[in-house]
Amino acid sequence: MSLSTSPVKVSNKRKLTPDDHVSHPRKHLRIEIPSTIPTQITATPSATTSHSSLFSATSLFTNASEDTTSPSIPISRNPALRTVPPIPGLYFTPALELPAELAESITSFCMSTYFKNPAVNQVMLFTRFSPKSPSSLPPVLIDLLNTLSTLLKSHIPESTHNLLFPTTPTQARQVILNLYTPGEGISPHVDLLKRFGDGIIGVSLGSGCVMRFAKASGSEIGDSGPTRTSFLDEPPPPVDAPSTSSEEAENNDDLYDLYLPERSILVLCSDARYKWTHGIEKRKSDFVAHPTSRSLNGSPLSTSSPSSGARWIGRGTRLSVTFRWLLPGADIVGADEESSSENECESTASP
Ligand SMILES: O=C(O)CCC(=O)C(=O)O
Ligand SMILES: [Fe+2]
Repeated sequence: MSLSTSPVKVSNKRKLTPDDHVSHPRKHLRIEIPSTIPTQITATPSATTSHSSLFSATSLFTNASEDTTSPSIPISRNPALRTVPPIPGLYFTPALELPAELAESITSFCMSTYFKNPAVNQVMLFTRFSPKSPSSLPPVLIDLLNTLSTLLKSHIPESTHNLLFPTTPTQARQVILNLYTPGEGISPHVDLLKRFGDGIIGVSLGSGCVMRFAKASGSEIGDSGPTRTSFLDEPPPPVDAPSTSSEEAENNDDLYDLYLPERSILVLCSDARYKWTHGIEKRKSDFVAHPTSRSLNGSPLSTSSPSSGARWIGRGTRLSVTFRWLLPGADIVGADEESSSENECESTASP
């Protein structure tokens, strides 16, 4: 199917509920941004579960709660990092956050435009690329891109900044919006190799969560064709079992958990994009290292153990906005690929 002939695509896949204990694909809404906006959306998905009870009149998202006690799962696991792990091409600066006002505008716009129907929890926006008439994104997402460009300028290498924000773009962008209720996650995966280029930016809105990075094996990083979805077909781990990040992760430089707070910005390039998987465990709360205390001269104060001062942080509803480059020809999507979700999210009632 060519995206140019089908501006809106909604799959028939079932919407998840936080109480599901099995893995299901996410419900997609696929939208091509025409050269003029606003876009008309005419999706009529059939599922009936609702996110709306999570939203109050004054705030779109419930606040994630910080708690130092475990929600009854005494797992001896290392807390997630608050600072970037040593993965080449992974950029994350804890102090760098989007302005609250912009975050609120994006959230309100996306919720009222794309996620009005509670059955939809994933939306893809595609710009077209033509040097003569490049199509654009909704203004609030253009604002987001401009703000990201300014904020990231002094935090990533110049070559990476040029890759993400070229003066004269030569590729179309795809924006994927994922809405997660507490308990939902996304399977470990490498973003599709044949569809997306290098240079991915991810923004977390509404709630933080832990993202897990794991070194991909050689066979997993090959690009075996258009239906390839990398890691998405793996069965989910048992709901309450300690995951591989516990003892195994100690002294393990193949796996890292990183806490992405609300309004944080993540960049994946080179190795981080191609040689490591990223995913979000289906949990309702995350075990996270204490924010590192800093001495007066700015150097981190040492702590007695990795878990010292760590805390459980409850997840609220999270909206992620991910920008990727569409590779040439990636706007032609095969029918078989349509049926295999490119990003399957999982949902359980586990914490
Ligand atoms: O929600 C996120 O931050 C990650 C989304 C993601 O990895 C994807 O859509 O490929
Ligand atoms: Fe991804």
